[in-house]
Amino acid sequence: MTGTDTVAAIRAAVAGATPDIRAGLPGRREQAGTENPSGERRLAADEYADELLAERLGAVDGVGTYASEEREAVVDTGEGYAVAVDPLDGSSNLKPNNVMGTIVGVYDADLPASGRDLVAAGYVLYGPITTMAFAHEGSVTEYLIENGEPTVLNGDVTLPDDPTVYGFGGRVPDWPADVAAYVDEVESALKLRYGGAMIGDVNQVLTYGGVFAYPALQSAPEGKLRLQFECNPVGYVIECAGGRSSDGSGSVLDVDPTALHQRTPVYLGNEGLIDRLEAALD
Ligand SMILES: O=P(O)(O)OC[C@H]1O[C@](O)(COP(=O)(O)O)[C@@H](O)[C@@H]1O
Ligand SMILES: [Mg+2]
Ligand SMILES: [Mg+2]
Repeated sequence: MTGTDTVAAIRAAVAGATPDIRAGLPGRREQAGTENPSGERRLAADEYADELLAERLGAVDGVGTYASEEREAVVDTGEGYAVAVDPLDGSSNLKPNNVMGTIVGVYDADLPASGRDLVAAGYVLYGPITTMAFAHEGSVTEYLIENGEPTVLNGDVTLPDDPTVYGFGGRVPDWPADVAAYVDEVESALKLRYGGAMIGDVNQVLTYGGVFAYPALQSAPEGKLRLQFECNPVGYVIECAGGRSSDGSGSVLDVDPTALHQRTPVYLGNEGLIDRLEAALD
């Protein structure tokens, strides 16, 4: 099996798991009574999606490691790529029935790995319909998923040149002054769109152009989102779609990997908006 075949099998396994993930949600909206390695309370749905993806992705030929935001340590599944997953992104949106996602990064290196070791990455968006954006070999394809089967909606997704939306996480009074000043500046041209699931908010940026951030906070200088499971894979998708990712000073893909569950501030979007952001944070 070539690397490209393995990537295709991973993409198919994630798409194939989506009907089961969706079907498992209604009965799993309650707290699991446990915390993930980042110290956040899990829902039963977080545990369910993690178990399901561990089983499906661990069975793919050419996947050697499964890692997830919901597990302390990596799981050895054989020889091959390391797959890092956020099984349910934005699971606090389950209670109010808002959008959520699943994120997958495919690294050709032991974890924790650099974003430069990604060979592919993608995410599923559980909205009114189920879609997937998947980046491989420098381009991004958007799929519609029905009954676990992906069909291509757009074979070459790129960020529109004329951006219109922005969404920043964290409490506004907790933003550092330079982040707040940047938002003041861009909000004269952009509309606020913030739904509380990274994938929902990033997919609006991919669709309409703009900027998404979960910034450094005064109370949490590393922000909230995790490098291996969230920032690297989604940064890779945005970069392959012609946009930029940043941790505030350079591409998120260049952040030094030091721990499996490390966090980093993340800024994603159109090149011009991320250039201005980095200048504002200097
Ligand atoms: O509620 P906040 O602080 O705005 O945080 C929202 C952020 O947290 C997350 O929900 C974290 O992801 P998980 O749900 O996978 O832990 C992101 O999807 C989202 O961008
Ligand atoms: Mg997440
Ligand atoms: Mg999650």
